[in-house]
Amino acid sequence: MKKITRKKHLEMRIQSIPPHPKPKVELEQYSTPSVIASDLLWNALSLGDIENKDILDLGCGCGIFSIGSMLLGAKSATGIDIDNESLDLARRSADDMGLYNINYIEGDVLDLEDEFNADTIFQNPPFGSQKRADRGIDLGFVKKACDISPDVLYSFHMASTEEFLVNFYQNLSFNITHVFRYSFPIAKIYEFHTDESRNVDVIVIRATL
Ligand SMILES: C[S@@+](CC[C@H](N)C(=O)[O-])C[C@H]1O[C@@H](n2cnc3c(N)ncnc32)[C@H](O)[C@@H]1O
Repeated sequence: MKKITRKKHLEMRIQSIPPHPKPKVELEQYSTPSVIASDLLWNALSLGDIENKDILDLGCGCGIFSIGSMLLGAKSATGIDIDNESLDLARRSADDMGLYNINYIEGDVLDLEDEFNADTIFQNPPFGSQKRADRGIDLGFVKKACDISPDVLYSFHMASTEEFLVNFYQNLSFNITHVFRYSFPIAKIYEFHTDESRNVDVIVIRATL
């Protein structure tokens, strides 16, 4: 496979990954836009977190981070999602790109046993903003990532929670090295959305253990 040497090329490749056609509101199935995913992956590549690394994509959805990582020379990639339909879509996109060695597994990230090994974890978890009961589910993903003990974690969060998160990560012995900021467009995919699309300020924390 031809090596990708420019961020724009990566963006063009991962643009072809179709988002979930019928996103489920309770699972917050917002797909990361290719412009954001390619920027984050490119930063991760330049920090040495992808090439020849074992990647874990938690809440992988349609697979943008696992597929993008393999396109950039990861050694292996595993994607985990609770939604089988998303996993089928991810498998199809990976196959279409000739990436047959990504392992897509159905499972609840919060219930994962610690048998997974990873050098680098990417996760864009639900933020728990849809249901009161799910508030803080992103923190559950961070705790699980900590149990898996990767070298590096990239995790999406609402920018408004940054101050709280700094302490939360520190208490888990994570060392925050970078905070990437994005304006994340959320299209009108659910009945209760009144605008066609709105932008939400998100941060991606890069943390090492
Ligand atoms: C915001 S979407 C992100 C999808 C994809 N990673 C991306 O960035 O485009 C959150 C994903 O987490 C999945 N998810 C929600 N709760 C989960 C859980 N408890 N365990 C595993 N996956 C979960 C959803 O099905 C959805 O695919």
